Amino acid sequence: MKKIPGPSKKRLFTLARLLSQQKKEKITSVELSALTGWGEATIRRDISLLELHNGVSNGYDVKILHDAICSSLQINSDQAEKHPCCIVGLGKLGEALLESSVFKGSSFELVAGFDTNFNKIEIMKTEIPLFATLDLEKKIRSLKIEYAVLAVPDEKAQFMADRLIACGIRGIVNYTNTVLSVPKEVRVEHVNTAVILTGMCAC
Ligand SMILES: NC(=O)c1ccc[n+]([C@@H]2O[C@H](COP(=O)([O-])OP(=O)(O)OC[C@H]3O[C@@H](n4cnc5c(N)ncnc54)[C@H](O)[C@@H]3O)[C@@H](O)[C@H]2O)c1
Repeated sequence: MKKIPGPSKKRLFTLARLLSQQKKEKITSVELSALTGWGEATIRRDISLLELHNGVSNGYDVKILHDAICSSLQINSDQAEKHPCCIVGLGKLGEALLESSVFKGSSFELVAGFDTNFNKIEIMKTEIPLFATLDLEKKIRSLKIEYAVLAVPDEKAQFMADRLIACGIRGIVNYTNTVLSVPKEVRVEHVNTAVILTGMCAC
């Protein structure tokens, strides 16, 4: 199997998500370009990295393409089998993520939110179970949580990441400004709007 470069991987993850929302059976690279804003050549090149055995006449078969992406990137295409995840830090950002539909249609299920502030946990109205961070280790294990979204104050980020990792968490989406130090078997994605914008205007 061809090695898929990082930027192509990211685009293919997005494509898989968009394809899972499609109602039609076939989709062309022109339509994919309109959906994503990426050039047709880029889309075709990314797709050429997959092991697609079927011909492409009048567009790609949506299901075949979706399954090929999932199989090449080893992501779970079975929506019934979800990876449990949690949000740690339920301030402005954490609460917005909790209330958003960010996990909808994905193979991830938000099963818990954690915060140090007991009042917040009691007052917040949400269908997602909320817990004090005192119970973090117990709940991560009992709910079999695999991934965490980190939205705590910057100075608490490494400490909370260490606690999550000690519980066996597989990956962290880090929204804080702290660059985390993690063991090599744990995946971390840093999401920092300023850094992303800087990358956009850098040549
Ligand atoms: N990635 C971005 O573009 C972006 C944008 C805004 C904020 N941020 C970062 O996201 C983080 C959260 O920002 P915010 O505006 O939501 O902050 P906030 O102050 O509104 O919320 C922080 C929350 O974390 C809780 N908390 C404190 N210590 C904790 C701990 N040890 N464990 C669990 N919860 C704890 C607090 O009680 C509070 O509810 C900050 O690090 C901020 O710098 C990133």
